[in-house]
Amino acid sequence: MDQKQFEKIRAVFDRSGVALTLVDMSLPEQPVVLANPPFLRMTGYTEGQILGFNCRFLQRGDENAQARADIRDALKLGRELQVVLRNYRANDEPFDNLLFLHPVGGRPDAPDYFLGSQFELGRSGNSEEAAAAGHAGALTGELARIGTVAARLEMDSRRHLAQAAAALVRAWERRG
Ligand SMILES: Cc1cc2nc3c(=O)[nH]c(=O)nc-3n(C[C@H](O)[C@H](O)[C@H](O)COP(=O)(O)O)c2cc1C
Ligand SMILES: [Ca+2]
Ligand SMILES: [Mg+2]
Repeated sequence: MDQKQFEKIRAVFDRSGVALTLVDMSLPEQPVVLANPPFLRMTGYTEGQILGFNCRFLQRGDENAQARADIRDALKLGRELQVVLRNYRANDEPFDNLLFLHPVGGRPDAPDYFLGSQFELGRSGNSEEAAAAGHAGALTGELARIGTVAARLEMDSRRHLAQAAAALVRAWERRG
């Protein structure tokens, strides 16, 4: 990916109302190279504390074994994924994170980057599904601005992501 495209992504990140992270897939540690203000507010970290680290710094212990296996598969195959993880803020407060992952740049099976968007579950009362679908819609707009979703597919993608997010919210609400 050239510098111009990277700067375009940075501009989208800086203006977005949803939490966004960009991870460099060319490095073995898969470190965060961009994190925007909503992500920093959600997690309580400063940019300087997290740039260069793998996003698993948000996890503790072995709570997310299945989700992590699913993520590793998606990253290996260059595929998008929506998944729920137990995460912890810098002050150790736990929260449930509905994470959206999307390949960005490079070849379809070997993307240069992955974009992550984090939606905090449990803050929207009985409209959690609608809030997650709204997040998915805003995220689709950002992906279209970056060029990851083709303009002609934006509506389809928005519907697809909103449905996936709503299904995960329903499963999360039924959790034991
Ligand atoms: C772009 C991107 C964003 C991610 N965001 C989060 C996150 O917000 N919370 C989290 O627990 N893991 C997140 N991850 C997943 C971890 O970085 C890691 O891939 C996952 O834990 C599986 O690998 P591991 O089993 O080696 O830890 C993200 C991954 C990528 C590529
Ligand atoms: Ca930044
Ligand atoms: Mg871990």
